[in-house]
Amino acid sequence: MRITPSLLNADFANLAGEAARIPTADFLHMDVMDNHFVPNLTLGAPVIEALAKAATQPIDAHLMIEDPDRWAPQFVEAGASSVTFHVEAAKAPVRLARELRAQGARASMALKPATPIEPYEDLLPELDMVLIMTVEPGFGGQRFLDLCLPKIRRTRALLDKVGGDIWLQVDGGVSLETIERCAEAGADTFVAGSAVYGADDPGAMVERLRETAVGACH
Ligand SMILES: O=C(CO)[C@H](O)[C@H](O)COP(=O)(O)O
Ligand SMILES: [Fe+2]
Repeated sequence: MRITPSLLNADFANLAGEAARIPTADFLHMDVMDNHFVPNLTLGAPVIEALAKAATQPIDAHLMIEDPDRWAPQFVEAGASSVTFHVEAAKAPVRLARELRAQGARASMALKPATPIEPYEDLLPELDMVLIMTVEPGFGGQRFLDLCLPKIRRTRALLDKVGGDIWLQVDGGVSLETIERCAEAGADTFVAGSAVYGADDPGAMVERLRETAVGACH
């Protein structure tokens, strides 16, 4: 069970300090938005590069951008260990996943809530992680969409069929209240933004989320 907090609701003026508050986070989830793929604009490769140098945790870049085929490799060069592109935006997802892996990063594919997993079954062996969005991408602090749970289950079944060690990440509205449902459905990697940075002690919240997810699988 991996906890990969989103820094979307952290203090952008002090990202290194915010990362230091969650020392046991498995990755720092950085939400890159371009104001085209989603109606919001956040940060790009230079910010990832600065944080990668300043933080101890590896970086998980979630690219909510058009034309990831062109831009995603820059995020590996900037120091991201894992790069997630949206399949709705990618022109050649297999080629892109291979390029990211060839650069030495983990390659990951994200699906918006209304995008089914089944058409992409053949792509799964090319990936290190699948990200199922449990809110419409674009903003933190939204309500978890329970309607995504069956897709998490179906993705888990497909990943088990493919074998190997492909992680299944959920992102959007994940909290102490919703993480058990995600873990029971088969997720093993959890993004939480407002739940972590809205807590008095973000580091303790990371551990509580992890314990709750682990508890759901026993
Ligand atoms: O990708 C995202 C939004 O598009 C964020 O990672 C996500 O929303 C995290 O924030 P929260 O836990 O508050 O929902
Ligand atoms: Fe995200």
